[in-house]
Order: sequence, then C-alpha cells, then structure tokens
Amino acid sequence: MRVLVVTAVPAERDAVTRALGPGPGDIDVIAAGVGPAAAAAGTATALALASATRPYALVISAGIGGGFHPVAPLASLVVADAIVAADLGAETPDGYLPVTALGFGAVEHLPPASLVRAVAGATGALTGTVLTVSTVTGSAARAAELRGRHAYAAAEAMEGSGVAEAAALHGVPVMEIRAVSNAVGPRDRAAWRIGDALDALAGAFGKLVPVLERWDEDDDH
Ligand SMILES: O=C(O)c1cccc(C(=O)CC[C@H]2O[C@@H](n3cnc4c(=O)[nH]cnc43)[C@H](O)[C@@H]2O)c1
Repeated sequence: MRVLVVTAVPAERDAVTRALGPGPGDIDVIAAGVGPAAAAAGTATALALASATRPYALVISAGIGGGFHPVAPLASLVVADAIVAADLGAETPDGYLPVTALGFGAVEHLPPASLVRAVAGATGALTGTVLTVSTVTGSAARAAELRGRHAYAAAEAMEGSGVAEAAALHGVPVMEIRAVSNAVGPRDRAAWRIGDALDALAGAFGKLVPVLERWDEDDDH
C-alpha cells in the first residue's frame, strides 16, 4: 500500500523518515508548510502527481500539536478519530456557527475506524478529536471555548483539515497523528517540549509500518 505522510515543517518530516529508516518502502514523506492552506495545496499536488501512475492508498497528516489538559499530556500521542476544522465558520451575536451551518463545505473528516484502532493499539496513542485551527490557541478562555464546542477534543494543530480536504477530493482515506509539544492554553514558550514530541512522533512511525501493511480498508465497510 502506497502511503503519503504530510508534515508541516522539515523537522517533523525528518523525525518520520528517521523512524522509517532506509530501504525501498512505500511511504513518501513531505513537508508541505504550516497551516491548512499550505497543507491542502501540498497534499493535493502530491496526490495528483501520483494518481496516473502509482496512486496513494492512504494519506497521514502528522506532526507536533497542542494537547488539551488533562486528556493529552506533553509528549503523548494522539490519533484522530475525527479531524475537525474548528475555526471555519462565522461569529454571530449568538455564538460561533460552523461553515456547514451556513450551507457550505465540510468541517469534519472521519478516518477509517479500524485503522485508528490499530494505530492507537500499536503505538499506545490515545484517540480523540484533533482540531485544526488557523490561529494557535493562546489563552485559557479560548481553550475552554474550543473544549465547550468539541467535547472529545484531545489536541489541536494547524494542518489536519487541509490534508483531509485534499484527500477527500481525491477519494483517498486520511488519518492524523499528533505528538504533543505543548498544552493548549495560555502561551508559554518556555514550556514547549518540541524535542520530546518529535521523538514521540518518530517512535510512533517506528511501529506503524506493520500496522499499515496489515490494514484492510474493507474492515470499515
Ligand atoms: O507562538 C506560539 O505561541 C506558538 C504556540 C504553539 C505553536 C506555535 C507554532 O508556531 C507551531 C505551529 C506548528 O506546530 C503545530 N502546533 C504545535 N502546537 C500547536 C498548538 O498548540 N496549536 C496549534 N498548532 C500547533 C502546528 O500544526 C504547526 O504546524 C506557536
């Protein structure tokens, strides 16, 4: 099965490729840039280029992310059972409305449940909603607002829904894996654990290959 892994930055890409090691492999890893637009553009381009010859059977959005307290502590791993665009919508006097309530698009993408279970089992990751935001959360109030809107939110990052939109356009299943580098909430750069999170991300991908080889998409039908 040919797999495309989409990270945001080269440090994440290198953590994943370090874990996969040398060898032919059927897993390509790209760093598409930070944010949902860069992620969607990079993913769509890679999927389109591969489609005529050797199409991808799965896309994985991967990288570091913020963890919601107390669900996802620093350096823990989160596998998304739902990938949700958390700020794609409109503010109204009565509160936030997702873009779907305005009659447009999609805000939620669901990875194959059997794959989520298998990856979480093999890596020790927890499962939950991973939010995609265009602005990193920087206050307790915003973190509480997001948790209020998304009861099962475990992590937030900036690329998952962009990757998922591109994958959906190409009819390819998608999943998202995040290693927690910081807590979602008040900005505290001194508390970031980016190195530990990259190590956790590498550890997860070190265990992933046999899972992907065994996974049968038909399990979800
Ligand atoms: O300047 C800040 O306060 C700040 C806080 C957390 C992360 C950033 C980044 O610029 C990293 C963006 C990059 O990493 C992912 N990421 C990591 N932590 C988070 C987060 O708490 N919320 C959203 N995204 C996060 C993200 O996917 C980007 O690729 C800056």
